[in-house]
Amino acid sequence: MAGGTAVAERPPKAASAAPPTQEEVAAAPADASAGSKYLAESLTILVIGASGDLAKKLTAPALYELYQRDYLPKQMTIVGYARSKKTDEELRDAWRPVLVKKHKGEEDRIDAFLSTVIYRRGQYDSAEDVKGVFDEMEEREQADGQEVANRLFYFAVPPSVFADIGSAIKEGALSKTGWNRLVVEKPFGKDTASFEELSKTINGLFTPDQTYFVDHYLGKEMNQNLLVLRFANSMFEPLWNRHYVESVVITFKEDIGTEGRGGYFDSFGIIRDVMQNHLTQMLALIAMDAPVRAAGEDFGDYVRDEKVKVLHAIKPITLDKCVMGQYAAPDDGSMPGYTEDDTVPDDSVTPTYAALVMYVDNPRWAGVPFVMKAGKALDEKKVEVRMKFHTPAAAAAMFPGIRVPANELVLRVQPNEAVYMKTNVKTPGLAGAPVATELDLSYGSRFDDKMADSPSAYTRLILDCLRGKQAAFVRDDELRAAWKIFTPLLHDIEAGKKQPIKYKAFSRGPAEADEFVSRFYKRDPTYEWHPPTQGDAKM
Ligand SMILES: NC(=O)C1=CN([C@@H]2O[C@H](COP(=O)(O)OP(=O)(O)OC[C@H]3O[C@@H](n4cnc5c(N)ncnc54)[C@H](OP(=O)(O)O)[C@@H]3O)[C@@H](O)[C@H]2O)C=CC1
Ligand SMILES: O=C1O[C@H](COP(=O)(O)O)[C@@H](O)[C@H](O)[C@H]1O
Repeated sequence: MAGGTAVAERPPKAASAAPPTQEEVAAAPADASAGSKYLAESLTILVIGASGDLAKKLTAPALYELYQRDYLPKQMTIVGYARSKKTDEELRDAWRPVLVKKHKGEEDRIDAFLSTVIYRRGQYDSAEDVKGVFDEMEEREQADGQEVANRLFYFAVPPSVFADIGSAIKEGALSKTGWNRLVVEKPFGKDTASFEELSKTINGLFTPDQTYFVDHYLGKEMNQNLLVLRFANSMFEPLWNRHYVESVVITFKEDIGTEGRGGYFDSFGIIRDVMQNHLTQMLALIAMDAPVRAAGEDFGDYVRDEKVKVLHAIKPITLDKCVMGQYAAPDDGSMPGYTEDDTVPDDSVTPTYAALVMYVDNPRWAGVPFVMKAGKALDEKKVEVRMKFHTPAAAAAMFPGIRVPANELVLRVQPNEAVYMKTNVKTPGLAGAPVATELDLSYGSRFDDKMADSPSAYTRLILDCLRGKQAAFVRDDELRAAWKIFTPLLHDIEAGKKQPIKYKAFSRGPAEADEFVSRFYKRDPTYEWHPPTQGDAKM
């Protein structure tokens, strides 16, 4: 997966932090430039749905970050495509502020990037419109004198138009001299049946090696780090199983509500929005066995083969393994409750919070609860994985009458990426009791130079797509297996068999959820984190 990419594929950093120039990459021997051949070829990127929010807020910034780092070929055109009437300049004006806000002081470079962007209007179901754009692109490509023209089609549109635009592309836009790749955004269906329909449509038009299903959580630094952490260290893997691990908790917390997306969110709910996809992908990376290879040309399928085995080992979640919540306005009235949003029906029972537990029934994990918690409008913004270890068998005999805290390995995905291991040491001084402290790797302080300008998840993923690396994209069979786990639960919820419990916005969520989680994971109430200070360093 792309974690492997970071190790094996990124340009060497020894002499300078800058990536090689396009000329250097093109001139490098074939093995050194593996995956970067596209830099010496011509590229057209068609952003379908260019007038929308996703294109503006996520796709355009990611493309800019690739441009800024010299990861896009010189002979390149980005074509924004949508139904609305717009000039090239109007699209550039719509995209510019987002780029300028994030990259202050780079106005000239942003303008140079935007000069590669044009806008073409067309219908999504019109092969003729799409062909018109690519006739024009072909002329550009030929004028460039390039023999190989690659094409990336970025679907920043709702799935209802995938079939139309997919057929139109197939009929009128495919390159005959280079590769054609499709980046497809979620939602990938709403349950098993609707996913099968989508899958049939896409597979009927494009081959699996042309299709890149994005789950942007797979592009996040800490998730990409998971394979390296697990398999490039000798100390974790022997402990990574039911004999040492008591529970795993995967937490997603947002401190904002649905913020104008109530219409979309209400027909999905938190389980579909983040659990069935982002958190399940994280679970698969945590629970999977070692892939045959985690870097190199063909590692993508080895990683995905292992992930899908984990998903197949999880039984569908039942209602009794789940607590749901829906946020109400906070006491200070600083935001409306979920159902007070104009775009949400007053009687909506869509969950904005859920806590659930599942088990991976295989020899490595049998009996270990994997808890997922996710919610909007909670007390903080945080995504983390917490692996709690069993208390050592000898602790009770060796430290009679003294509570020995359990070890925990925490991977904080965001904000402020960190990996820390709660570890017991003797209380310094004359006392002897074990005290929980942490072996702490905070990315912000250890990698300050790299983290300050860290590329977005989308930037990493689009680069993988350009390089033909699919490991950090979700495969069809993974999506199918993930839907199998969640579909019965979602259908039961929709049939009204369980209702969400109201919780106050900016709280921890329903108290019942904490009670439910505490059956599988008990936190250490005595642990206190002391951020490192000068004084600590002197001790
Ligand atoms: N490198 C770094 O930056 C480090 C930072 N720290 C910080 O120290 C603090 C404590 O760390 P840590 O012990 O790992 O995490 P917490 O004590 O915050 O959380 C431990 C677990 O207990 C749950 N929990 C927290 N409060 C309650 C509650 N009132 N009732 C029930 N469950 C609760 C949490 O769930 P939930 O997430 O839902 O609240 C989480 O699963 C955190 O803020 C952490 O970020 C610690 C070590 C290193
Ligand atoms: O896919 C989604 O993810 C975002 C959270 O992404 P992040 O990168 O900001 O952590 C979530 O807010 C949104 O509801 C969901 O659709």
